Amino acid sequence: MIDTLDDLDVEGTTVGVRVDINSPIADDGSLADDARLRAHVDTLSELLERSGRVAVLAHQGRPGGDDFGCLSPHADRLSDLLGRPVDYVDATFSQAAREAVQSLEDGDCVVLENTRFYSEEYMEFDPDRAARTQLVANLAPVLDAYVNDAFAAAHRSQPSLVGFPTVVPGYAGRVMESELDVLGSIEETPEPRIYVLGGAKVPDSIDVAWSVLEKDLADHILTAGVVANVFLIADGVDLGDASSDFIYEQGYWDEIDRASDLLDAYGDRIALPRDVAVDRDDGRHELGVNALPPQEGEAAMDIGSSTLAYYERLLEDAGTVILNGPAGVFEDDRFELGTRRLYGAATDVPTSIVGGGDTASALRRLGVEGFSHVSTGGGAALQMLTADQLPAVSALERTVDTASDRNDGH
Ligand SMILES: Nc1ncnc2c1ncn2[C@@H]1O[C@H](COP(=O)(O)OP(=O)(O)OP(=O)(O)O)[C@@H](O)[C@H]1O
Ligand SMILES: O=C(O)[C@H](O)COP(=O)(O)O
Repeated sequence: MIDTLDDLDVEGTTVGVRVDINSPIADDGSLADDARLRAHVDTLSELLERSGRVAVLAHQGRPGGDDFGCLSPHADRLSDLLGRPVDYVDATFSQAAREAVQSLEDGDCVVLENTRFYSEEYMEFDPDRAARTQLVANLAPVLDAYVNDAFAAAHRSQPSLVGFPTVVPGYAGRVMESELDVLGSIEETPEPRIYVLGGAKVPDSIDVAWSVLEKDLADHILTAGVVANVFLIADGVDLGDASSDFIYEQGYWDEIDRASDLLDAYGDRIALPRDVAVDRDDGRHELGVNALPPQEGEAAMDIGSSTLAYYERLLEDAGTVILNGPAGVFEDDRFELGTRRLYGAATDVPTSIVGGGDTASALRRLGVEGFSHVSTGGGAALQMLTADQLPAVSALERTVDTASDRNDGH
C-alpha cells in the first residue's frame, strides 16, 4: 500500500519531488520535446496550489551521452507550463542547493541540478545504502516529505529514487499513481501477447525478454531498432562494421552473447528482421539479410519492408501488444517507415500498451494514435509488464511514516 498526495498534509511542507523529465535535446541544447514535463504538471500544480514548498529532483541523459546536460531549459519550460515562476539552481545537494530549498516560501518551486551530475546517482544501491549517499544524506535533512512521480525511472535503484523514502516519508505523485493503476496486472490482458522490443537500450530489452519468456508471458518477441541489430549479429548475420562499431561504442558488445543464449533457449518465439534499411546515395536502400553485409560505412538504420509485412502478420492475431523503442532512426525521414508502420499496426491490436520517452515523441511526430495506453515509462513500463517489482515502488511501500523514524533510525 502506497500513500499518495491525498495522504499528505501539504501546506507549509517542504517536499522533494522526483520527476522524470528526461527529454530529447536539440542540437542547440533546447528541449526537442516537452511531453514528459507536461505529464508532471498535475502533480506539481497540486502541490503548489496546496501551498507546498517544492524542490524538483530529476535527471537528464546519461553521463557521456549527447543529451547529458543541465536542467535550466527544463525549469524555464516548467515555469511556462505551470504559469508561475520556477527557480533553477545549478546545485543538487551542496550548501547552495540546501539554501535554495530552505528559502522556499509556500507555493514556491525550485528545480535542482541534474542528479546524475553526481556520480553516486548513476549507481544502483539497496535503499538503506542509497540513503547514506551524499545526495540523500545532505538533502534529506531539509525536506519534510518526498514525492516520487518519476514512474519512467522507477526501474532504477538509484539514490534519488530509493534513498529518500528510507529517511523521509514518501508518497506517490499523480503520474506514479495512475501508471501503477493502469499497468497493474499483465496476467489479465488478452492472449496471445506480443512484446515489440526496439530502441537503443539493449541490456534493458534483453532483461525483459528473458523475464517474459521464462515466465511464459510472451508468445512472441519482435525485435527492432538497435536491439534487432544485436540479435542479428548474435544469429550470425554480418551487419557490417558501421553497425558493429556503434554497438561496441555503446558498450553493448557483451549483449551479443546474451542475445545468442536467448536465441538458443527461445529462438522459436523471437522474431528477427528479414531485411534492413541503410543510407545509400542519400536515400533509403533496403537489403535482405542474405544480401548483407552492406557496403563500407553503411549501418542498419531501420527494419525493412518485408520485415514489416512479417511483423504485421504476427500482430494480426495478437490479443495484447506491448511496445518500447522506435524501430529505427525515426528522427531521419528516410528511416521513420519502420516505426510508423509497426506502431500503426499495433493500434489495431485489442490491447496495445506503448511506452518510452523517444517512442512517445516518435509517435507524436509521426501522428500515430489509438493505443490503449501510452505510458510515460519505457523500460519501467516493460519491467512492470514482466510482473517484476519496481525498486522505486518497493521503496515507497516501505517508506518511513514520519520524520521522527528518520531521526530514530539514523
Ligand atoms: N537501427 C538503429 N540505429 C541507431 N539508433 C537507433 C536505431 N533504431 C532506433 N534507434 C534510436 O533509438 C533511440 C531511442 O531508443 P530508446 O531505447 O531510448 O527509446 P525510448 O522510447 O526513449 O525508451 P526509454 O524511455 O526506455 O528510454 C532513438 O534516438 C533512435 O534514433
Ligand atoms: O528515459 C528513461 O527510460 C528514463 O528516464 C530512465 O533513463 P535511464 O534509462 O537512462 O535510466
